[in-house]
Amino acid sequence: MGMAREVFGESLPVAERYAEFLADAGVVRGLIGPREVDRLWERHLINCAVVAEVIPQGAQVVDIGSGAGLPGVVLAIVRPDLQVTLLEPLLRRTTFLNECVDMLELRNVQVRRARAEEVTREFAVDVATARAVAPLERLVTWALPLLRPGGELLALKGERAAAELEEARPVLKRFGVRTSELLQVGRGMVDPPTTLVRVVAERVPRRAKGSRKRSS
Ligand SMILES: C[S@@+](CC[C@H](N)C(=O)[O-])C[C@H]1O[C@@H](n2cnc3c(N)ncnc32)[C@H](O)[C@@H]1O
Repeated sequence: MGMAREVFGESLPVAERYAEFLADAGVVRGLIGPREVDRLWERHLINCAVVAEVIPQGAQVVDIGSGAGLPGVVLAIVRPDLQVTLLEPLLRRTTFLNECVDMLELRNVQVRRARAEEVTREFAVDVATARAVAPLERLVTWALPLLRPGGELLALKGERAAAELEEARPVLKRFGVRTSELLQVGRGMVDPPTTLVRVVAERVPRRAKGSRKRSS
C-alpha cells in the first residue's frame, strides 16, 4: 500500500473505494476477472495512475473504451484538474461507470455511451487515452479525429508497443502524423513500468489524407 499512497496522495481514500467496487460489483458483473483482484493495485490502478505524469494541467481527456473505468476513472481520481469523458459503447459498462461517478462523487467525469468513430464531431480534446481497446493502427483512426490540432493519443500498450507502432506507420502517414514515440512512465512505482505510445495530432486534418472530399 506504500506505493499506492505515494501515487494517489490525498486521493487514496477515493481510489480505495473504487478498488473495492471493482473487486466486488466489477467481478460479479463480469467487468473484471476474479484473478485480477489480487493484483488490482499493481496491474490496474497504479499502472493507470502513472499515466498522469505526462498529461498537462487542466487537460480535457477522452478515455476510449473505458470498460470498468481504466484508465479514465483512475486518472480523474488522481488528477481532479482534468476533465475526463469516459467513452464506452456497452450499456452494462456505462451503467457501472455512472455508478462509479456517483459513488465516488467525481465532478470532473462524464460518461458518454458511444463508439469512438461515431462521435468525432463532438470532441476536440487535448488527450485521448486507451488501454486494451484495439491494435494501434485501428486505434489511431478512432482517436485522432477526437483530438484538437496538436492534441495527443496516449495508448497504454504492453510488450508489443514497438511492433504496433511499426505496423501503424502507414496509417500515421496518411493522417500526416509527424510525432509518434514510445514512452515509459511509472519507473520505480510499478513493475514493469507502463509503456505508452504517444501520437501527436497534426495541425490540419480531421480525416486521413486521401479520404478528403475534393472541392472541385
Ligand atoms: C478489453 S476492454 C478494456 C477496458 C479498459 N480500457 C481496460 O483496460 O480494462 C475494451 C473496451 O473497449 C470498448 N470498445 C470496443 N470498441 C470500441 C469503440 N469502437 N469505441 C469505443 N470503445 C470501444 C469495449 O466495449 C470494451 O469496454
